[in-house]
Amino acid sequence: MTAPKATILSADEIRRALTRIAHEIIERNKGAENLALIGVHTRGIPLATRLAEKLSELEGVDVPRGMLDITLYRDDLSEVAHQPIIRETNVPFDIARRRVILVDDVLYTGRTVRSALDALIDLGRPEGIQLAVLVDRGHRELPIRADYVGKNLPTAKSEVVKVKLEETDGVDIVELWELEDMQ
Ligand SMILES: O=P(O)(O)OC[C@H]1O[C@H](OP(=O)(O)OP(=O)(O)O)[C@H](O)[C@@H]1O
Ligand SMILES: O=c1cc[nH]c(=O)[nH]1
Repeated sequence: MTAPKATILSADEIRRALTRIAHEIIERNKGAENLALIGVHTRGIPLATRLAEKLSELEGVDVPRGMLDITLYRDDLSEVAHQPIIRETNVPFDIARRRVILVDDVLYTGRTVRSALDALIDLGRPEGIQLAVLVDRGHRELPIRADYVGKNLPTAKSEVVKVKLEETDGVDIVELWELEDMQ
């Protein structure tokens, strides 16, 4: 494995991007009441936790959090592993009548988000669903867009955006890699 081509976000820039997103969430929803944050495995979960902490600091509201594994909802499930690894889905509150903010690290083709929407709607009928991502790298294959974006990053398909977070990787950084350099 060689080195990344570029650092896209430093730890400070990740922190500032999440602070800005928290302000945008409050502005758009006129506060943080009645919201829920649901992180998509893997790194959407710590990002949802960090946003919940910021909303609590800013608004004094405890926003409920959940986690979603979308594996069984993938549109290519039959082509992935023979026995796919299913991770935990845990949404310990009723999503009905809440505005759910789905949180993920990278938005690319949009297929993960499409699966997440299916998974969420199986849990109930939220008042609305919004999407927050740390990086939108383009190349959508479905009509999906994010409501809150930390960084819009035009990329080539031969590149990979690698988000690393303290909670999962021991460090906060977003890097741009050439796919062939990662193999
Ligand atoms: O818009 P898409 O084309 O669906 O790509 C985005 C998804 O890809 C990555 O997840 P990955 O499947 O690598 O799983 P991981 O987060 O558990 O590593 C990323 O975390 C997003 O969830
Ligand atoms: O570049 C990409 C594409 C999908 N998911 C990622 O985490 N990075």
